[in-house]
Amino acid sequence: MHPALDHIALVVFDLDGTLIDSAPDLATAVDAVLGERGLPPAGVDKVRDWVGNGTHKLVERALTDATRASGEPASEADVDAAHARFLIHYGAAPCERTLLYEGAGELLETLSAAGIACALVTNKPAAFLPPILERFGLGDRFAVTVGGDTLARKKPHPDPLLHAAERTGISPDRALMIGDSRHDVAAGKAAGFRTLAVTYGYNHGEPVRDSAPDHVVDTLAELLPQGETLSPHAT
Ligand SMILES: O=C(O)COP(=O)(O)O
Ligand SMILES: [Mg+2]
Repeated sequence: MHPALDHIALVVFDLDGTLIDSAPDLATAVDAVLGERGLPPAGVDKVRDWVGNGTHKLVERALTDATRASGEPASEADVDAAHARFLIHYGAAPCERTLLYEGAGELLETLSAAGIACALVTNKPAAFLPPILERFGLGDRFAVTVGGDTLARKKPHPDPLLHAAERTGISPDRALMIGDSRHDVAAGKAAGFRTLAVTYGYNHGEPVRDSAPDHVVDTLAELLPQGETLSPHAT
């Protein structure tokens, strides 16, 4: 099996940019909000670089970018109001064009068959998780799910990862964080987890290798056993 999984009893997954390519639906909702304000659409390429610090930050980045030309920066109240509209638009259509990445479903299935606990720690608001996970048949795959608004602090703070470790009763030194952004790597390191970064996701336009994760893969399929099965985890 892949060395990143040696002695690992808990794998914590990031969601956006790691398990699902959600940028198209996020962009649709962002562009709807901008359109309501008479601002030009941002488009999926910009939105991809703005994901990772939660939806409030995503909307703030979109408004800042769209109003830059006018020289009038968006106020905090403006961002709050725009975010409230974003939640309505995104909530109405969270998985129209969102896709599960290659190897994601198979990896989750393989890990659970091997007795390795899986958790989900995302900065996306928790309310969006059930419909998205159901859509991809992943509703039962995670022992713990933590959204960006579940706890007081979100990634890159280690709290949500430590919460997952505590809830599953697994020590951080037997836990692996898999994510696409520097926030996942930073949170993983701060929590005392091993870290693995995927190169295909969203990382503000920077190579995620720059964050020095312990392992890097180009696809989750690389973590699947090649011609062998993962041995069931022994406690
Ligand atoms: O920023 C977000 O809304 C979600 O991002 P994450 O799933 O990559 O943590
Ligand atoms: Mg991510």
